[in-house]
Amino acid sequence: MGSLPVPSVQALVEATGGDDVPPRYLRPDAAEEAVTGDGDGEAQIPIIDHRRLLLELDHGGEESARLHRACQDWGFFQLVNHSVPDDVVESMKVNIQQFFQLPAETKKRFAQERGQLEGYGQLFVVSEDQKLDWADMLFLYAQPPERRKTKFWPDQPATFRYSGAVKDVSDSLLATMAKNLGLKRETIADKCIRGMQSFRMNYYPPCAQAERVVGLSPHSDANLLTLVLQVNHVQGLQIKRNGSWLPVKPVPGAFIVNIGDMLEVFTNGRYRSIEHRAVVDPKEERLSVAAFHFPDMDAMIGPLKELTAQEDDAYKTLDLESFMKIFFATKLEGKSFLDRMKLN
Ligand SMILES: O=C(O)CCC(=O)C(=O)O
Ligand SMILES: [Fe+2]
Repeated sequence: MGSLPVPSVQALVEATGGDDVPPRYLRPDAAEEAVTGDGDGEAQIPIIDHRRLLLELDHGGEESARLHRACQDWGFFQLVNHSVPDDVVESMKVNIQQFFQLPAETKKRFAQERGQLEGYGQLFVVSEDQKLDWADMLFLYAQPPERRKTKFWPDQPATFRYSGAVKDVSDSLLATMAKNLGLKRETIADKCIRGMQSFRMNYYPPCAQAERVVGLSPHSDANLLTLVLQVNHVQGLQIKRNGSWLPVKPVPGAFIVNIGDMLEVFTNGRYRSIEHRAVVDPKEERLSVAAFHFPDMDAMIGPLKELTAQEDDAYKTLDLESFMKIFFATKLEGKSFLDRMKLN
């Protein structure tokens, strides 16, 4: 595993003012793809109320039904009134902003080591001639706690509180989703008791030629469920919907939640992961924190047998480690990774 080392885009922008874009970052094809409006006035991803979901957890209800439709029809939604305390979210935001403000030399102390995913750098760079994303990132394992390599953590206590509180949200969403699929509440959550959680902290510097670069290549997430925190006011996330890119307009204080490939596999395709990407702003930096939730390290990733009593498995069954190895060894390219997990 691991990624080829690449220069820091933040350092590049600081050194050159960001007017010159090296050819490896130019993505003429991306500029030609259709975008649906600017997020204003267009159909937006559904908004789900976490407090209502928690009240309905035992018996189901209107909000749970709305969640089910959001998972089937969109694969993306915003979660408002969630249970992570404001001060925990705010300290996480401050933490990560401070990290990227550190001098380049200091950040290098957190750099990824050869063959490893964790640390400051980039992911999914597998060849020297591959196009590069206009971003830097910090990748960390946060759960289970013994997986944390604290030398990569810029400031620990705030992030640790955030980690646990966000995992609780993910577990509760998975519990409602299981019920919505006609399963026992614990069916999915039981596979996530020592579930893995990783963080990808994204830093997208501004780019004078923003239209010609991509902040994060089109991809679907490999995990079960992702909760993304928008750290500042700059918009940039877009999802693929009806063949074009729909900009997501974040609701202040909400998490943007999306279905990952492993949940598509577990549900034998009832819920699908959705392709998304991040674009960059011409003038302002943008930051986001994605929290990825996985099953336990020893879980098998395949269609849940409770759901396939009367239908064929549409995906292969693989252990988590093999699944991840394949995922991280390929460049990000839409849903091409999951296509290779399909049977027939
Ligand atoms: O920056 C964003 O809003 C999206 C981040 C994302 O998709 C990811 O880290 O997988
Ligand atoms: Fe993503």
